[in-house]
Order: sequence, then C-alpha cells, then structure tokens
Amino acid sequence: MVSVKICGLSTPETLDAAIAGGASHVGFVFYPPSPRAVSFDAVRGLTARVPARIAKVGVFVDPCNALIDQAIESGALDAIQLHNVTPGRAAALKEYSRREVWAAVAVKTRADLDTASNYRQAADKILYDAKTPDGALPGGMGVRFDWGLLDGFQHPLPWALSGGLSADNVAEAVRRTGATLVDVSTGVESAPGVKDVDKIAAFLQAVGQL
Ligand SMILES: O=C(O)c1ccccc1N[C@@H]1O[C@H](COP(=O)(O)O)[C@@H](O)[C@H]1O
Repeated sequence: MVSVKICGLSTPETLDAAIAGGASHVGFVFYPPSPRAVSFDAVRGLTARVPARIAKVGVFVDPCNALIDQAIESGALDAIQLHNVTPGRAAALKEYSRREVWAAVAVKTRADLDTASNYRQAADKILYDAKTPDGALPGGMGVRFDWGLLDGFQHPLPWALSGGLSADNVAEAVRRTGATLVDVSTGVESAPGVKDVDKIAAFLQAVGQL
C-alpha cells in the first residue's frame, strides 16, 4: 500500500478533500514566501478538522525555534519537514521539538542523493525532492528529478518521494522507485497555492489503484 501526503493545504474544502480521499498525511507550509503559507490562526482551525489517524506535517525552511514552537502549538503537528537544514540542525530540532523529523534532500545528481546518509542520526525520514532553480522556493515548484537515480540506492532511513508528482505520473513514479509514501503539492493545484479538490481526488484515486 502506498501512503500519500497532500501538502500545502490552506482551505477547509481542500483539506476535507484530502481527508475524504484517503490521504495518510496532510501538510501545512510555515514559510511566508510560499503562496501556500498559512497563518497560525488558520492552521489552528484547519487542523481541528483532521482525524487522529491522519498525520499533520509542518513544512519549514531553515526555521528558528520560535517558529517551530508556534507552529506545533497552533497546528498540533505530528511531524516537521525541514528544507535547507544541516544534519546538525535537524538533530537539534528533533530533540527540541520532540516530533518526527523529515529531512528534505534536494536531488539533481547521484551525489545529491548521497548526502541523505548524513541525516541517519538526525532525522526519522528522508524526503527526496527535486532541486529547484537558484532563487526559487526550495520546494513546491512542481519540479521532478530523474527517478532512475534511486535505482539500487541504499536508503539510510525510511523515505518518501516528492517533486513534480501528479495524478498522471504518480503510478509510474511508484513503479519506478518503489516508493511507499508520496508527497504532492503543485500537481494537485489549478494555480500556485490554489489547491483543486478534483485534482486531489484524482491523485488519491491514482495511488489507490496501485
Ligand atoms: O509547497 C511549498 O510552497 C514549499 C515551500 C518551501 C519548501 C517546500 C515546499 N513544498 C514541498 O515541496 C515538495 C514538492 O512539491 P511539488 O509537488 O513539486 O510542488 C513537497 O514535499 C512539498 O511539501
């Protein structure tokens, strides 16, 4: 069975679509430059709708401790997903937050993949995401990487696949990589930051058929 995280949710309707469609994880972005960024008040209301069986993941880019505190308190987060964070900082945030830590590894080359092993003692999960262009957001750009890079790779930790997934390519991505957890944001949107309930349903249906 393949689990799905629908990320960058910011409205009750789209969150409900993710829940109804069978998402295992829902993600909330705590990074103001993102078009998906949510306020603490908004996330409080949103996460109150999430049943206990579904994990709530906060997405952060090199966060300070105060942001982590406020986000966990307002969103009752189960896990924190960290982008642009060194293994040392990830380990510190794991101890500080007492939450599951997902370390995002930005992948373009096999050498990028190899950096995942640095998080072995620092994180609970690796999120393989595509490396985005300089100056762009470090995620949520709908960019995919060459899934063939994962062929034969010795994963240092449990892992998830993200980057440019959609209802049209997720079956191929899972077949190609063996992923048991996939993460999508742009691929279930009609415009940057605007989630689409039909696309969310189609993505979850595509995974459900695997
Ligand atoms: O979604 C964002 O805006 C975002 C901002 C900063 C860091 C990560 C972000 N999203 C994460 O990016 C990946 C891939 O997204 P996409 O499907 O390619 O659009 C996903 O894990 C999001 O959680």
